[in-house]
Amino acid sequence: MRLRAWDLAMERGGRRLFSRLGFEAEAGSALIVTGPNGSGKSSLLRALCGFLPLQSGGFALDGGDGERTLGEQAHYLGHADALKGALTAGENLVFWAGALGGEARRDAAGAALARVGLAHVMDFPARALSAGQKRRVALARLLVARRPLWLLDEPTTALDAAAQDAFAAIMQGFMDDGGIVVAATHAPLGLARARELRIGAAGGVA
Ligand SMILES: Nc1ncnc2c1ncn2[C@@H]1O[C@H](COP(=O)(O)OP(=O)(O)OP(=O)(O)O)[C@@H](O)[C@H]1O
Repeated sequence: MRLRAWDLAMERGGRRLFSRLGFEAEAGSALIVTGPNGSGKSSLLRALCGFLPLQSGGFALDGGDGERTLGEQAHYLGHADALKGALTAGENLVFWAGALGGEARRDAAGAALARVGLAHVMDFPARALSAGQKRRVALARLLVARRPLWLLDEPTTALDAAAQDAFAAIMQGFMDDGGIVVAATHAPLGLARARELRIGAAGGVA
């Protein structure tokens, strides 16, 4: 499987963010999108999901499911944790598993929480969690349904050093399994087989 994008151009608010941007990411690899504030990293991820339009160019997941859009084959994790505060951490994950095509079961939610080191908050209301715990529950969403592409916007925000290391291991395991990670970040993610795509600078990688 391979993610391929060509000749991408994007505008927001009447301003050109980037043009003639191209890249490829093979199964088992990561593409780290870097660039200054406002350069269009989040916009690029949202365009890949189909949430925002491109002015030109296109993208494809070669070897993916031809019946589904790229957004339907990807997990998108934005800046917001997307948790319902009145539901428990476990209930949030059961909800997301159902919405994302995974198994909407309490034991699967518990297993995902355990992988982010939060088995003990299963029955806590999400609103009672700390910022870093909320982020880790949001990251556990990646684990409740299998999708071959992870589009991650600043995934390690609010994580302490140990949680960053644990999440790096989760991403590496996903890549070892053939997954593709595209992550916008200002912080190093500690991944092997990662290439950088810098925007706000000339060109792209291919
Ligand atoms: N809803 C919107 N309407 C118009 N312009 C927008 C909108 N949202 C974002 N922008 C603009 O698009 C540009 C790119 O924003 P984007 O969030 O993609 O940048 P970024 O590289 O992810 O930045 P950061 O590193 O600060 O997260 C910015 O100039 C921003 O002001």
